[in-house]
Amino acid sequence: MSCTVVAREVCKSFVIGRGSKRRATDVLRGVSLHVAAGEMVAIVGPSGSGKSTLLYCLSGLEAADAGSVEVMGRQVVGAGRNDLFKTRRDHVGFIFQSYNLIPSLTAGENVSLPARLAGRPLTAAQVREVLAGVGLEGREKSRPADMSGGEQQRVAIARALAGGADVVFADEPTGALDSKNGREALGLLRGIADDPARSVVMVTHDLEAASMADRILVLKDGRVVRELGRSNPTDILKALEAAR
Ligand SMILES: Nc1ncnc2c1ncn2[C@@H]1O[C@H](COP(=O)(O)OP(=O)(O)OP(=O)(O)O)[C@@H](O)[C@H]1O
Repeated sequence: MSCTVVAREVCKSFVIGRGSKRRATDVLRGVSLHVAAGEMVAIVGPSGSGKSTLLYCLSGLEAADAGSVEVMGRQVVGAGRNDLFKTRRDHVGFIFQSYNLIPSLTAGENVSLPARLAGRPLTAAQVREVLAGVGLEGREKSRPADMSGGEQQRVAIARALAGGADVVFADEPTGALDSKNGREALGLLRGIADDPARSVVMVTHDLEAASMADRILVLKDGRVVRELGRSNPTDILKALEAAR
């Protein structure tokens, strides 16, 4: 099996509080996981269990304290800034709950930015095509402020698609969307993982979203406590309740 992400014993703690109340809190306590090419993996778990922190550590947006994370065979933990930048630029897409579009750029410019940074500039026709693919035909000149939340999320997904990332990490991709837009965004993410060379790793509280994944990892207190194959929302809820 070819893996896009392999993590071993990933640990992360944060220092919280001030003065005499300053203390370290362990958020990830030895997480090991792998993601196969062509796979969509959902990470679920109670609030505060470390899901977003895990996603950030896997994608190199946050530095893990210990353990190892390989993305497309490149080590992320302890990598120098340059190597990390290249790994992220060449292999990783990230979809944030709050979209993180650049407000001064048009939708088309937002979509083409990662590819341009990676030295694989897109033609205007390619930008048009990828935006049309997420239902935003003819919107390349629109600015984020003139678009609805659902439209902005679709631009963010188009950006991840156009960047050609091998692994797309998505943090609560449906969190800010109504159910119709949420379903559409999930369909687009599912489409990425249906490419046998690419994968999606998604953190979600949305049971319908998790039920679209090939595998579901349940995180509790910074550890993976359960792993499910394709499951319906009821079974995922049962696994979550057992983890509480
Ligand atoms: N930068 C930070 N500094 C200090 N503590 C942090 C930081 N980031 C996260 N934490 C703490 O780590 C713990 C896990 O947070 P994280 O956001 O990873 O959890 P989560 O499972 O994604 O939660 P939620 O489902 O509520 O989004 C929380 O207690 C949070 O307060």
